[in-house]
Amino acid sequence: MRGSIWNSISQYAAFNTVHWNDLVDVIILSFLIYEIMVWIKKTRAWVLLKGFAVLLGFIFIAWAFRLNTILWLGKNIFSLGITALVIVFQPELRKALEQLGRQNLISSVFSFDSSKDTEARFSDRTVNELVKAVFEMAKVKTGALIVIEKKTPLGEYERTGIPLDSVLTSQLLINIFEKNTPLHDGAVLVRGDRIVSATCYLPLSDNLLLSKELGTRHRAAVGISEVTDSLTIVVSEETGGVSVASEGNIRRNLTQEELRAQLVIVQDKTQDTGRFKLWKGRVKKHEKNADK
Ligand SMILES: Nc1ncnc2c1ncn2[C@@H]1O[C@H](COP(=O)(O)OP(=O)(O)OP(=O)(O)O)[C@@H](O)[C@H]1O
Repeated sequence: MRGSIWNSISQYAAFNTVHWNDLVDVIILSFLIYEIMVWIKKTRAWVLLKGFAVLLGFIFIAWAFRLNTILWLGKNIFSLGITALVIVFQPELRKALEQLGRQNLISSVFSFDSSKDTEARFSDRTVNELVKAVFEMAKVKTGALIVIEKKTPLGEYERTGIPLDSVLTSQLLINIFEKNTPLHDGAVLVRGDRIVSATCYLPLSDNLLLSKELGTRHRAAVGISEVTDSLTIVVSEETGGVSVASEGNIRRNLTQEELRAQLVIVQDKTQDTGRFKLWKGRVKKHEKNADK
């Protein structure tokens, strides 16, 4: 008897031994659940979750009072629920997957862009021109929306506008956003030292946590920063305030120095990674050999 109890205890203890991989499991799961909760809170999934809770409550009451027809209906709705969720949340799921794909780890491992690895993204001159134009527009409350491309290609948004492909100068930017001119509406896209297109249409953010004061220009800036790694500068037509959107967040009322500091980070003069320099170097060498 004593032996069998001891056996069951030791079996139970063996089953319950915590290994390091269990800890990793719990940490990863906690992180994922936290991220999903933040995601739910930020998107319209929050409203849906509340609706779902009401429906669950209703089904619980039906179960308690044995209301069989309602229970049968509830069971069938839930079996269709997963498919319905995927359809309803297709845009949010797409955004979430795109964000995952933009994580530094993945993009650095799968980066095939060997052309920009040792140069800054754009010149100091472009930084100066951008800061100058933005604050001149802010002074006279000219609304502006300028998206700066980083690693994620913005071709999809570029195509919604009018192609320019011009060297970026403060005069050109000020001219583009001048009210009542053909190019002033929408966003300007910047790649390197050039303005690639104007009047571009950007996706609007549906983040419920954004300030109600922010209109569509600011929502568009946050929207593009949710689906790409770009940095977007906004000049408010209403207040003349300068904001910067990146990674789904917006920083408002920046000073000239703060904007310059942000641009210098994007400029990334130190672009390069020791490990991939080697790998990319090999590709270049290979290309050279092929050219011979
Ligand atoms: N999806 C979009 N993509 C690109 N530009 C957009 C988009 N939506 C709005 N805009 C630009 O924003 C302008 C409207 O700005 P609106 O006044 O609604 O925004 P706001 O955030 O309140 O900015 P402001 O403080 O300048 O008034 C439009 O004329 C257009 O140029």
